[in-house]
Amino acid sequence: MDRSLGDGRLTGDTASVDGADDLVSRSRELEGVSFSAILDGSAESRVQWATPGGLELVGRGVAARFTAAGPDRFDRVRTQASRAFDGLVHDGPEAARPRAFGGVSFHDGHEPAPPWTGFDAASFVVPQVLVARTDDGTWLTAVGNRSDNVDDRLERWHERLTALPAMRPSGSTPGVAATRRTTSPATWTSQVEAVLERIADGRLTKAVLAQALSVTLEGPVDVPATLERLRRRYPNCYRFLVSHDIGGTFFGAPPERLVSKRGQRVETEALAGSVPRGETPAEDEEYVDRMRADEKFQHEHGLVVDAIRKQLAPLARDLTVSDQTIRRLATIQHLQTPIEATLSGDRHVLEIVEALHPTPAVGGVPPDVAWETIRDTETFERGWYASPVGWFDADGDGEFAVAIRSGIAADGTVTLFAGNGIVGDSDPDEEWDEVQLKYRPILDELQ
Ligand SMILES: C=C(O[C@@H]1C=C(C(=O)O)C=C[C@H]1O)C(=O)O
Repeated sequence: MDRSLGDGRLTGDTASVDGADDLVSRSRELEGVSFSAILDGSAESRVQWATPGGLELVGRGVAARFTAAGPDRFDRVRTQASRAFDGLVHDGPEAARPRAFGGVSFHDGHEPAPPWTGFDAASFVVPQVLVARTDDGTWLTAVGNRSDNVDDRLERWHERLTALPAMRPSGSTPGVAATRRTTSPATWTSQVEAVLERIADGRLTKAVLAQALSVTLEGPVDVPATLERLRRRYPNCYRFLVSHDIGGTFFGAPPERLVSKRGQRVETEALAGSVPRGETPAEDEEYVDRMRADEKFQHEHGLVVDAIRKQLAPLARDLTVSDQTIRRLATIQHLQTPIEATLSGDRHVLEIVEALHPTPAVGGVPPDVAWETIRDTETFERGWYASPVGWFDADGDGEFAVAIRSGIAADGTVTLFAGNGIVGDSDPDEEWDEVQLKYRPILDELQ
């Protein structure tokens, strides 16, 4: 048995799970309990995932872990996962089944360094304890190896959770002592101009440039409570939290779905083009009308639709691009185009994630020149910002968001990230203003 560490860590590519080590899981129903006990305290691995549709999952501990780096990171995670999930026996409803939660870094060459300590180029965990709030009720699931006492774990956590009050307090904000930008307005202007030069040369069509804002807090930040407040203000966004046993807590409220896959059905979207909210409904509409009629916005958005179509087509039997709509959030409005496909065969959601990431909503066109431009221009490490974050299950189904409107909390600081698409006729000042809007969801909740 070369499955080594007591915490369920699989030993890289040599991992194997023999009969005695197959994963088992058991569920039991819970009456409305607070998620907080699962997420509070300790240095254990913790995850949270919530969709605009109402599915909420929180987990802690590590029943299995899959990590990889380099260009074949998706394949390697898939291989490790299929070994671990192969013999899985789940005693409980489908809604409460074990899942692997995690994500990948923006680029496969990523090396974890502060603030990204603990965040590998690809890293997923199957939590030992999972609470799922679904249309079919709220379920507690305990997961472990056959040699673990999963029943015992289930009963312990059931007692612990049912003894607590049902409501999670949304808490007070930590307060902001100071902020520091990675990119001054003057630097931003020259960065955008450098991108525009490459576009004028004909080497590049679009690149998404981003910046970071390091926020020093006055007090400790309660990330789950911050996400709870974000739920109220941004009910139609995803919410996620990923925290490993070392390093910080990566979290966010992204509006953008990278992919959801169930069987052969896949849903994704193009989300690109941003304007502010107005003071009144009429002003909201004015912004939207301007964005809809504007060639620059349509070009920028169209590039994302075309790229997704092109990236998905080889995997799909049919593909439907719906009409363009508006995604209206509390502080910003985007152009959105829903895209659906039926896959041509059995595929793992990670294959779709790999095919799509990065879309030109966060990368650019052509992708390799865009990445080279981003790397040459940006003055911070993207880490897991703008990357796929989500979950997959034993069948290879799952859902991933694009980790934007996100930040990483570590050592009394939250580092926030925000970017915007640059195309031929982009104006550095307008792009600056749009980027600042994208810090707001989390920044507002820290102040
Ligand atoms: C890159 C970000 O957002 C992306 C870029 C957008 C744009 O260029 O208009 C809009 C939505 C997102 O796809 C971000 O929020 O950091």
